[in-house]
Formats: sequence, structure tokens, C-alpha cells
Amino acid sequence: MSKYTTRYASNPDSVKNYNTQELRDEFLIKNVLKKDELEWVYSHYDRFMTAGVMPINKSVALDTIDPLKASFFLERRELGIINIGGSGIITADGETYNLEHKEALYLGQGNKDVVFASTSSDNPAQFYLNSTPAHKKFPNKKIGTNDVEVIQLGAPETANARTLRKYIVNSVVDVCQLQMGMTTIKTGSSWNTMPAHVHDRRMEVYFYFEVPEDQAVCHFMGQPQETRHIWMANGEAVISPPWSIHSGSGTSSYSFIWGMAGENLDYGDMDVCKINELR
Ligand SMILES: O=C(O)C(=O)C[C@H](O)C(=O)CO
Ligand SMILES: [Zn+2]
Repeated sequence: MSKYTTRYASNPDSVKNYNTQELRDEFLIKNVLKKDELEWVYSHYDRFMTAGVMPINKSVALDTIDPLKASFFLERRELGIINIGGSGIITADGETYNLEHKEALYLGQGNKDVVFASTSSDNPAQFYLNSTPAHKKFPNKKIGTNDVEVIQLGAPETANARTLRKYIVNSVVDVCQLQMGMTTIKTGSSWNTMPAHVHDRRMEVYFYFEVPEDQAVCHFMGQPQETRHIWMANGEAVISPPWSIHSGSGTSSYSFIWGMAGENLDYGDMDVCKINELR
């Protein structure tokens, strides 16, 4: 049986009074990638679910969990998977998908038997998973590195030069509400998502990886005039409520996977904050 914990939605006025530990308990997801098991974080922001699995000694099945009250996990949900490890194999109702490093898979509503495996336990796959409620069945689709939409953002002068890769967006794959992609900060830059933005229409989760040992990312959250920070280590994720900015500055370069869900599928629907008006 897969494990899970629940995170309820919080009011921004209450969050203003949170101390460091309370902020971390509410929004930080530690140690996302679990060996040989799935452990979900079920957020009540848009009922967005986050997990990560490294199959090493055995393959791992996508079991349903009690809060879904569903006979199988994808009965009323869709799932996005990005592999940040070695070669992996995902089977979904008899179809096999081979996912190499930094390839992705979208699984639509209705897939009953889903199993995650690694090609080699010496270099296991590391599957990062986001799932959202779905109202319609769309076909499964593998997103290889050539299918991804790539954009360059920022500049070295403003310490925010980065490459953004859109994997699961509606110009690449048909989805109900899930969007996922990956951003890599270029060497010498530190900032992601600066200028920062909010999108009250959607919540978002950032999963930081490729953070070198002994380095960290300082993630900024909160309403634009009430920001707070959470220090993040490699392999940790953070929940961003719809009312919150989500931006980070690392002590080195790093990558992160962003996943979001909510009212619309318009990636560009963001309310950008003026840098010198942030507080
Ligand atoms: O570096 C960036 O900018 C991002 O990666 C932004 C995220 O994609 C995002 O927050 C989308 O709403
Ligand atoms: Zn965003």
C-alpha cells in the first residue's frame, strides 16, 4: 500500500504569522524520492498530488490511496511523470514506455494497472510524479527530449539566465489541468522565476534537484508584499499556494521541476511582480 500525508490549504493572513518551522511543516516536502515505495503528499490546493519513486530492488505499483475513495489511482485523475535518473520502464495496462533520463510520460484518466521499474538497479530510474483530478480521458503520451518546448530566459547580468523546458503543456499533449516542465539555471546565475509572479488561477509545486552537495536554494514564497523564505536542499519540493510568489536563488546553479494545476491551461497567465515592489 502506498503511504500518504495530507496538507490543507492555508489563508495568507495566517501564514504571515508562521515561524520558520511552521512554514516548513506546511509547505516543504522533504525527501521526495523514496526507494521502492510511493509516498504521496496530497495538497488541498487543487487536490494536487506529489511523489517520487526510485525502484531499486523491485518494481513499484501505482496503488490507490484511501483519500481518493477510488478503486484505482487514475479512476478520476491524470498523472505526469518525469524521469531524472537512469533508464526506466513504466507499464500502463499492458503498454510499455521506456523513459530515459529527462524524458516524461503523461498517463490519462482510466489507466488501471501502472507499474514503475528501473532498467538497472545500479543506476535506478528516479520518477518524479504529479497528479491532478481529471474529468476526461486523454491518450497516454511519452514526451521525449525532442518533443519538449525549450525557451531561454533571463541574462547573466541579472543572475537569472536559465533554460525552461515545457514537457506537459497543452501545446505538447492533451491534458485536463496538469502542467509540468523543468528549468535549469545556467552556471553563474542563481535566480529562478525572477521577476517573480503569482497566478491566483493556479497553484504550483517546485521540486529542486541537481543542487550540488553542501549547496542550497533559498525559495521565496508569500504574497508579493509579504514574502518569506524556505531554505531547500537537493531533492526537496515546496507547495506554492495560488496567492504566493514562487522564486528561488541558489548558492550555485541547479534545476527544478515545476508542476501546476487549476483554472486554466494557459502557461503564460501570470501576474508579474515588479522587482523593486517586492517586500
Ligand atoms: O524559471 C522560471 O521562470 C520558471 O520556471 C517559472 C515556472 O515555470 C512557473 O512558475 C510557471 O508558472
Ligand atoms: Zn508560476
